Amino acid sequence: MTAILKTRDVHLSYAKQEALHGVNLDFDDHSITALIGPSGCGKSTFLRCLNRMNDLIPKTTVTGSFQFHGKDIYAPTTNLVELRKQIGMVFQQPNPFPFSVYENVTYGLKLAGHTNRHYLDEQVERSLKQAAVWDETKDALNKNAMSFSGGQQQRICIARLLAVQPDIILLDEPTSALDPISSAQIETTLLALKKTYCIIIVTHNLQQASRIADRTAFMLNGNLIEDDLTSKMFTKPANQATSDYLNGKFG
Ligand SMILES: Nc1ncnc2c1ncn2[C@@H]1O[C@H](COP(=O)(O)OP(=O)(O)OP(=O)(O)O)[C@@H](O)[C@H]1O
Repeated sequence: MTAILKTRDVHLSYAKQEALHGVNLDFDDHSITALIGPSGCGKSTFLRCLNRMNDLIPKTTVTGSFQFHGKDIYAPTTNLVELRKQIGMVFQQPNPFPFSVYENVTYGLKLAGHTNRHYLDEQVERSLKQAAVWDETKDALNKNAMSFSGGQQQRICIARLLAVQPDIILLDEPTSALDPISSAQIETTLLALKKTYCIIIVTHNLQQASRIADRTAFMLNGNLIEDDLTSKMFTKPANQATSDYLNGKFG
């Protein structure tokens, strides 16, 4: 496995309150890493650091190293639009634009200057197929994306992100607003996508982490307690706090 993204000594403060206290974590290409831990432990905060979404929150300070393709994500020369294309994010609530499916999926491509209809059509089909929502949308590409079910909307959002060919996909509890069938469809989609992408998912659902993640990282109070192969962590965690969390003693 190759680490596509390496983070070292990550500290983040919201105003004067430090929420991450020196996290070191590597992420492999072609794999799924789950970030788990009790509410408020810093999972989403850490995830948002990875494509600088925390920059949008006033008075936030981030320090540490974030090496992506040999470059520091926080270098002053980083182009944030480009970064967020390469490291895209899917949120808890599906957030399609109030446009057609076709316009959603081609949005980033058009912003990048692509106008060739044949190329756009091809990318729409590829992205919707990769996101496993082509069969449900292929005859309704002009229909408003918001008129689809929550699970379909989430997969359209994944397709929108895939259209711009990212390297890394960040997902912040992408199934917590969905019913079990839609959640299972997203999990199947993610397992197929990991063949091509590096996937990092925040989840409260330990069964979900054990089903789909190659590696799992357990966080507590802004610290990374341990990260390991999911199979190892769920059977023989190295740390007592991890064991207690996995056994439902707190959370
Ligand atoms: N925008 C913000 N401004 C100030 N403090 C914040 C902000 N976002 C998060 N925090 C604080 O940072 C800490 C970590 O929060 P974060 O949302 O990252 O945790 P989490 O593990 O993702 O929690 P949850 O599982 O409930 O989403 C918490 O103490 C939280 O209150």
